[in-house]
Amino acid sequence: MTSVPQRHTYYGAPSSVYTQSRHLSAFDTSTKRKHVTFGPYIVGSTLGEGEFGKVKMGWSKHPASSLDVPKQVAIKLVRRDTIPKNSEKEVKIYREINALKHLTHPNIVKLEEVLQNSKYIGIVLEYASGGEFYKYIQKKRRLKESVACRLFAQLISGVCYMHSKGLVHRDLKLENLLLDKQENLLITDFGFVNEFSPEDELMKTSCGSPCYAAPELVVTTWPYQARKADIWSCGVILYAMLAGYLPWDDDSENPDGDDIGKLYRYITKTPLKFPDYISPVPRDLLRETLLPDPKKRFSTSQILQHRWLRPHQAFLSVLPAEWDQVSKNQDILRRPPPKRDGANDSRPRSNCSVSSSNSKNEKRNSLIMDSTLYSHPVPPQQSQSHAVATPSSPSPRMRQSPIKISRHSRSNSAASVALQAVVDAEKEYHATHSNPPSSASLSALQSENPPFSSQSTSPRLHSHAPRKQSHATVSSLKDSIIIETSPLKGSSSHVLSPLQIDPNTGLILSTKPEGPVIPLTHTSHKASHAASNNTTHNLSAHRRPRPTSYHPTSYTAFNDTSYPIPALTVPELHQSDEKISVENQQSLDKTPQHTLQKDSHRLSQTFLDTQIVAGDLIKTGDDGATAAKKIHDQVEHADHKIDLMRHRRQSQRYSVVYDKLFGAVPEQCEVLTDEETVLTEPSTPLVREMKVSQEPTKGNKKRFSILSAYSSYNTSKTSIESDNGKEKSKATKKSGAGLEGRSTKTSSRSSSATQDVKGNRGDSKEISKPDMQAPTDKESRKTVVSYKTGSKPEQIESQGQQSVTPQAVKRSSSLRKTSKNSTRTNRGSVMISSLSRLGSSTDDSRNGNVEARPREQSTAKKVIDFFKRRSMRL
Ligand SMILES: Nc1ncnc2c1ncn2[C@@H]1O[C@H](COP(=O)(O)OP(=O)(O)OP(=O)(O)O)[C@@H](O)[C@H]1O
Repeated sequence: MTSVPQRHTYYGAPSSVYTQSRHLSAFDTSTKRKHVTFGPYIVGSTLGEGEFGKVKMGWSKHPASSLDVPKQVAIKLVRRDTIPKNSEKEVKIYREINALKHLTHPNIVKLEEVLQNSKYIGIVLEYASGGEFYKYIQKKRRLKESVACRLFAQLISGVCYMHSKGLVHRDLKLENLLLDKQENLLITDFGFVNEFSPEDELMKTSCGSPCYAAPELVVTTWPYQARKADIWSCGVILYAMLAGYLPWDDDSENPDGDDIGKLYRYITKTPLKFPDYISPVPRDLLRETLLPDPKKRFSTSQILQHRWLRPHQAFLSVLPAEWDQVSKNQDILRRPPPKRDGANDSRPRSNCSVSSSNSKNEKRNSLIMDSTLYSHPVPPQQSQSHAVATPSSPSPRMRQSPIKISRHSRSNSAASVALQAVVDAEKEYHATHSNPPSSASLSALQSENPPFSSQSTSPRLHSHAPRKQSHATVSSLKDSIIIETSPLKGSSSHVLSPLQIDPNTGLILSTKPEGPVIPLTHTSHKASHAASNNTTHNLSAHRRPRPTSYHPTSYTAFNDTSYPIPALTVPELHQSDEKISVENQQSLDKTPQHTLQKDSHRLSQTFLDTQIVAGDLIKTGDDGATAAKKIHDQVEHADHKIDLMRHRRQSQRYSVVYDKLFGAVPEQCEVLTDEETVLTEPSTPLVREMKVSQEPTKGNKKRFSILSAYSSYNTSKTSIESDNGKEKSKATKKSGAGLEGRSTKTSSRSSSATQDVKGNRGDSKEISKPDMQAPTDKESRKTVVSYKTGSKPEQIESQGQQSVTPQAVKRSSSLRKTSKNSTRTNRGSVMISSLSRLGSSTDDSRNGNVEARPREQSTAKKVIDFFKRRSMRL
């Protein structure tokens, strides 16, 4: 079982970013969690649908830096169970992947990486936010010549680059061209890509779409020149750009369109017609590119030299090696991956297997390979998004770099920046070297119509590549990569061989096929043909409009079975299947487990924090009710206090309240009145609560907390007691005014008040007796509590030894408390009155029998008594 190499092309954000992200709000993280993810990407809406499945929008979950916006990508998701092993479909997928990883050109869609889990293979591509090119033309009806010229130059540049790498697209058509945000062209869909040998580029497998397919592919069974077939397709595309329609269509309006044979006979016999609005110069180019005879047809180099493309000569003169070099430099300029030790590596790793050029298990011929061929580690490009208008800030490293990287019109993709870099380098090269630039090059450099809508200054490269190019072999200077493609001979199949470069000279040492090369003899022509039929069937099921989509292989009389499909690489997908099936039991919706774990750990930090807080809140939810009740009680107690105070004052002021409740009360008994009113006045909170608790229907015995009742009681009592002293002194002061007269009234009132509890004793003096002391606090409390807790009146009865009504008990307890206090008050009051009486009685007793004392003493007697006492003293 082969081990699945860990994804290495993504280096994630520094841990600080994760730390910051933890501070995201709960809302952000919760929304994050809902996202469908695939590896390090959040999967968005469907961009389109092709033969292999849906292409989804994606965003990198972790931007390279906190300043970067998430990179947008297009993820072509291919269900693995729809790819039979060794099928044509499988080969097609891996053709595309293998081809794209070798191609770095601003007009070829960039392969970011390839991920896979148990269900899907995800081909992560550069996002072309400008949409499909054919729709662009449809919208504009036809393109202006200047626009068409720019875009055709881009197309030819990309095709030239591809051919220089020994690859032919074989399915170039409007539907396989996309636009980026700045309306630059992107060649995509490399499913029919193939390698060719410069010496023998003949191919026999016809593929592509009939309307774009060169006649030689359709009408003959002879091997065809692969590159010339691509050029024909480019001619058809150019015609469509300028005319707004295809030169030869297969639609029903064309009498020969529904019959491929007839169509191509028509094509070969009929000279090309042009609408009036196409000017002569592009007509000339079209005639040369759409020549039925491939030998007479223009080659790419001839097209590049055509005068119609002169405005873009500078761009077109950039060599493939220079594109590679610029791309490489661009990668170097990118921020290096942060070093992480295994334990502290917070970078989320995907269970999606990806190729890894750094992996020990690397197999360059693996079908699932690294998305790039860079010799340097390639972190995600910084802010490569085309869709986000806001330019991202350059990384600190980039700011430090003496080489200024500026935003290219095509966002800031490596290739796009490279484009301008090379143009500038070329300028510099020509300026400093003795070799004079070609007139074409000069004129191109002076062009005011660059092929890319660049709006910024270009980066400067310091490599000056010699402008020497052989067929499919590009050489550059020492610091440049020398690229040579391995030839394909006859039926022998090769993969693109990696370059053996002398580290000292930078020269290529050898080119040899590497790794296991399996000629796809297993894909016999029959199988291929069947597959093509299947493909055709599948294509017909495409949902997006495809005016010209079908494959000529199913229509041609192509019956050579001896010609094998040139091999690309060994499909290793199924080797890794087992591993993946064990490790990656996640579907698309379920992110690969490892990523999930890491991400969930990271996200869970946020969630954890949130949950901790939320947990506290939740926790306190139940306790909070109690706490809230306590607070409520406290507030109520405070209210109670206020009420007490208020009522006390009210009672002081309006003793009539007491009178109403307890009958006529002497106005002078303000102190007693005060206390009685407070504790017996039904509107007081305590009494209210007691009243509530008395309601049997509610049965809410717990509603009134014993503690709170007690504290209420105590509070009330305390407040009463504390106020008592003041009132007492006040009463004392007041009593000073009419002491004698009040004492009787007080006694009588006290007597009447105690009658309910102690019976009709009728003796005012007994109030001040010790046995008539008010119950202790404990007793009073007990009474209240027992009543509150539902004790029957009998209990209270037993305590009080009285048969009383609840009201009486209430009053009793209140009165008892009052009695205690009022005892003092009464006592004081009584004492004052008694003293006055006692004072007189003392005087009487001092004088002996008051009754025996003569009512009037004679003056003589008085004098005698005086002298008697005086003599006694003496
Ligand atoms: N890089 C991309 N950026 C934006 N959209 C894309 C990208 N790649 C593909 N699409 C969209 O997805 C659609 C299908 O893509 P594509 O043609 O590559 O899929 P396919 O499975 O290879 O289909 P076919 O081989 O039949 O063309 C395209 O028409 C386009 O709308």
